[in-house]
Amino acid sequence: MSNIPTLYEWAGGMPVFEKLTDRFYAKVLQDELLEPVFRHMSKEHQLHVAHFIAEVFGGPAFYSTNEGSHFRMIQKHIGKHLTEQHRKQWLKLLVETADELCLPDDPEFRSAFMAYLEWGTRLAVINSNLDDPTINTDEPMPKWGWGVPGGPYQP
Ligand code: HEM
Repeated sequence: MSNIPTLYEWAGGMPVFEKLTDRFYAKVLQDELLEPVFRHMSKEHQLHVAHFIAEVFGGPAFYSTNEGSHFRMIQKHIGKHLTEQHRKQWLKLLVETADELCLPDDPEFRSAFMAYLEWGTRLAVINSNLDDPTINTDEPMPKWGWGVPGGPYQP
């Protein structure tokens, strides 16, 4: 493939990420385990997470230029004392939502999508349990690519 799309483009662009987090956090608030964790989230939370993930996958820099930074995102998890059970449930509901919204399901896209989510959710749990976090305030936004497959599925 001469012009390899970004993961953001392949997923369908910003409306897809915004729909994904919109529906996902609606589920989260109905979930017995996760509702207490997110009960006090800000009104902008779901939009910020959509923008954050979109940027990681090669989309526009809405989060890092207007809404936060990687440092700020890490900060938001500190002190939340997340557990592996929280993480597993968060991931399960997000993937369920991705399926419901028919995000691309080619092996290449889903392997990159899951790789980032595994990495990001595990870091969120670690950071949420640090008593005295020393975070680099200039921590760059992660940039996720296609990994070993190198691009989307080609029949
Ligand atoms: C790839 C994984 C994750 C990403 C990209 C992510 C992203 C974010 C972002 C961008 C914010 C800040 C939102 C804002 O600026 O308003 C945030 C806050 C937060 N995240 Fe995550 N997160 C991830 C995983 C998790 C997990 C697994 C949990 C818990 C199960 C979690 C719980 C929270 C909570 C409680 C907040 C603070 C909400 C508030 O009170 O406003 N996050 N996350």
